[in-house]
Amino acid sequence: MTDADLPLRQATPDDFAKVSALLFGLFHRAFDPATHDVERRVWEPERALVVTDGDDIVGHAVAMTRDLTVPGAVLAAAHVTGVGVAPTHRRRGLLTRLMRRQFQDVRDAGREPIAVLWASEGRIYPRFGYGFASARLELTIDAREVGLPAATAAHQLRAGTPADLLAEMTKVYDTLRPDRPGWSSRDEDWWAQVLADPPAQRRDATELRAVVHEGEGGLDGYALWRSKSGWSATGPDAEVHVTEVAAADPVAYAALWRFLLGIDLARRVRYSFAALDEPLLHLVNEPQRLGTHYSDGLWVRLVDLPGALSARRYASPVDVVFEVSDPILPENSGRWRLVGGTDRAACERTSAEPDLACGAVDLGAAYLGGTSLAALATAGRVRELRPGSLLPASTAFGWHRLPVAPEVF
Ligand SMILES: CC(=O)SCCNC(=O)CCNC(=O)[C@H](O)C(C)(C)COP(=O)(O)OP(=O)(O)OC[C@H]1O[C@@H](n2cnc3c(N)ncnc32)[C@H](O)[C@@H]1OP(=O)(O)O
Repeated sequence: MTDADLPLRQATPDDFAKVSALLFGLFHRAFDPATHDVERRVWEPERALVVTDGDDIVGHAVAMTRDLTVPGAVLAAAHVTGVGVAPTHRRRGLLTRLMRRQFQDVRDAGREPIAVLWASEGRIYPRFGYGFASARLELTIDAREVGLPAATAAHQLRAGTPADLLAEMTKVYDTLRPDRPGWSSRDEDWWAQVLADPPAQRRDATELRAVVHEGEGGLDGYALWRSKSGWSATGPDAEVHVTEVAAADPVAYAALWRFLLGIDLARRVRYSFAALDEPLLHLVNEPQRLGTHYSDGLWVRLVDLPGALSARRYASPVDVVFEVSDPILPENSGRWRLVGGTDRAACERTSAEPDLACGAVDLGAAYLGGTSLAALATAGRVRELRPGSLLPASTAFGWHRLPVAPEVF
C-alpha cells in the first residue's frame, strides 16, 4: 500500500489515546496524564481527521468549534490544531491530504468562512493558503526600571486561585471579546484548558495565580500570573510570568500592571501576548525597558472567500475588485468585488476590470487588520493593477486595534 492509499477518516472518541501519544511525541513533550486529560476535554472527534497505517494512527488534524473576533464582527472560525504526521511517514503528502479534506469538510458544513491556527513553523502553511495575520510582542520587562503613573481613582484588587475567580474572569473576557480582534470564544472546557496548570509544565515556577480589579463601576479587569524564585549575588532576582491581562478601562489596566510590576523580590516580568500596539508602551516612562521581542501569532485561511470578506467590517469605505488566485480552493479564484465600510460589507463575483491582484493567502494575511495590503504590495505579493486603488483598500482593511491572540491553542 502506498501512502496515498492509507485510509484517512473521521476520528472516533476511542482514537484519542493514540492521537495524544502521537502529538506528545511530535512536540517533544514527555507524556503527562494531567495535560492528556485536559486536552481530551476540548478535542472534538467528529471534527478530527486521522490517517491510519494498520493499527497505528500516523497523521492527525482537528478543527475546534470556536468563534473568533475579527474587525467589527465575531465569526465562527475553524480553530485548527493538533496537526501532525508520524516521523516514519513524513514528507509523503499526508499533511496535504489532511489539509485538503479539512477544508472540504469546513466548506461542506458551510458555517465557518475562515480557518485559523498557530503555526509551529512559518514555512508549513502558506502553501495551503494560510496568511500570517497577527503578530505579538513578547516582553521581558526590567521591573525596577519602568515607572507607571500613580493611581488616581479608588479601586480594589482581589487575589485568589484561578478556580476561585473564574466567574469574574469569564465575565470580563466575554465583555471585552467582541472588540478584540484575535480573541477566541471560551466555553467551560476551553477555560479549563487555558487555566490547566499541570506541574510538569510549570518549569520551576509557582502554580497559576489570579487577581481581579474592581473600580468605581465594579469588576473591570483581571490578570493571570505565576512567579519563579531567584536570588543573585546582589539579592532578590525573582521573575513574574504574566499569562493574561484583560482590562475594560485605563484605571483597571494601569492598576493591574502597577500590581504586576511591583511584586516584591521580583526583578523581571515576562509577558508573551502583548499586541504590537500594546498600550503599556505608552503607559510606562521607559518603553525601552519593556524588552520587546517581535513574535508570531495567528494564521488565517479564507475558506469561503466571499463569505469571509463580507463578514468583517472595514475602517473606511471600500469599493475594490480583486483578482484572486487560490490553487488549493479554486472556488475562491477569480474576480471579486468588495464593497464595504464600518457598518456593512458585500463581496460578489464580477467581470469588472480588477484593481488589485493577489493570492487568497494575502487576503488571509490582511484579514484581521494586522498585515497591511500596502506592506504586502511592497513585498511584491499584492499587485496594484489600477493606479490609486491600493492605498484606500489598504486603509480600509486596517482597524483601530491591532489583532493579538491571548492564548496558543
Ligand atoms: C496548527 C498546528 O498544529 S501546527 C503543528 C504542525 N506540526 C508539527 O510541527 C509537528 C512536527 N511535524 C509534523 O508532524 C510534520 O512534519 C508536518 C505535519 C509539519 C508535515 O507533514 P508531512 O506529511 O510531512 O507534510 P507533506 O508531506 O504533506 O508536505 C507538503 C509540503 O510541505 C512541505 N513541508 C511540510 N512540513 C514542512 C516543514 N516542517 N518545513 C518545511 N516544509 C515542510 C513538504 O516539503 C512538502 O513540500 P512539497 O510539496 O514542495 O514537496
